[in-house]
Amino acid sequence: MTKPIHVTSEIGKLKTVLLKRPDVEVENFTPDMMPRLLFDDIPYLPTAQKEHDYFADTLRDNGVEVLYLEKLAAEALDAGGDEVKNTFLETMLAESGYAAGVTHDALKEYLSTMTTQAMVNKIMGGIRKNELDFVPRDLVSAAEEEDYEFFMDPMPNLYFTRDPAASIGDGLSINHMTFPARQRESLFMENIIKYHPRFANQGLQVWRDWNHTTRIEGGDELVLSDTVLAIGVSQRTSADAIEDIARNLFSSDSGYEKIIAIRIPHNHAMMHLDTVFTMINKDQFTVHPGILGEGGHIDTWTITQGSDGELSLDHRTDLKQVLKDALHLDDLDLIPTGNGDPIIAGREQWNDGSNTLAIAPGVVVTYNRNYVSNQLLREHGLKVLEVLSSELSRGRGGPRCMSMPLVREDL
Ligand SMILES: NC(=O)NCCC[C@H](N)C(=O)O
Repeated sequence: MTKPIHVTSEIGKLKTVLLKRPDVEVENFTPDMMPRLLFDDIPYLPTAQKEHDYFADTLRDNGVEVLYLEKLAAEALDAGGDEVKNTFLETMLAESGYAAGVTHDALKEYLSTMTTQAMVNKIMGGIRKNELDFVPRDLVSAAEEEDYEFFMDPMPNLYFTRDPAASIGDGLSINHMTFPARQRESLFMENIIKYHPRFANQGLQVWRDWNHTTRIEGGDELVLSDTVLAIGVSQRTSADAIEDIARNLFSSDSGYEKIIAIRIPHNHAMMHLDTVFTMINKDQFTVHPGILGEGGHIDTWTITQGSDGELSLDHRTDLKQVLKDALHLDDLDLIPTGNGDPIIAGREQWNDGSNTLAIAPGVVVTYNRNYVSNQLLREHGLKVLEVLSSELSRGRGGPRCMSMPLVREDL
């Protein structure tokens, strides 16, 4: 029987996906908070929701079951019972800077009076100071900026469900993310996997859990086949986290034998591998030309299990050949974002032109605004399903970022 998580490729027919419908969290902040919250603008919520519903409908119309993070999280906590809900709340408060003290107590009391769904939504949306009839006089609060509006920051990046966890084979990694703005997001997934009736006690493997100091994010984790992964060495994923997950995968029955670590520029526009490189068919990939050096070269390390019990690393720079070797392909089509024009490529990559979501081999969901790249994909034989993108793209993520595949058909 198929497990509730089963993903052995980037392109197998998508059966079940996890999304988060954007809600108040994407507008509950001011421009000066944007850099810290990793947003470049403040989306107009009604339009962002319409666009997201269009995305979800596009997936449903193509036979995909759509699950929502916010709903699963509340159901998981209810299924877990009072103790689980209490532990979740304590962890969430501690991770928000309130392990104990009067503010902790006031926030806990405030959240505890709510239904589980309302509590989850409130934590996601952020808690402003003026919501509570309480003025903290403790030392912790005295150390804070006095006119800062929030007790708990909103989590506007939640609609990028790709990043806090990543499905790999019959399991997942629950990711310790890089920036504080996103670190609490993984707690929802951790509780869903442990306590939601759909996932609990189903023999799912956690290849790497949240409890780490080294960093990894799902946008960097690409499942190229049932034996090969690609992982970005990026602004968000560190080499030691890649080596850690490699050891866990290679020493278990995961089926994974090879990880291609690909070093990409460490900047906000290209924060994850999937912002510059995605797999869209058995032998086709999108790639942002800006990451390739002279002659199409880039640093890659193919990681395998060495005979001495240590990892073996093979450094090469010909990405195309590395992929052909790992996937046993005679040829391979690397399709350049923006058709190679440096201005168009830069503009469309910024709006996630390389960030395609494959829902079957050769069938991809993309943002409509990247019309040059979309046309090129069609010319290369792909079926392109365009979705709306005026507001969603302000968070710097596209269709792959906005989706966490839970089940795909094997190829
Ligand atoms: N996989 C992805 O590339 N996700 C996009 C995440 C965008 C979000 N604003 C972030 O900076 O983390």
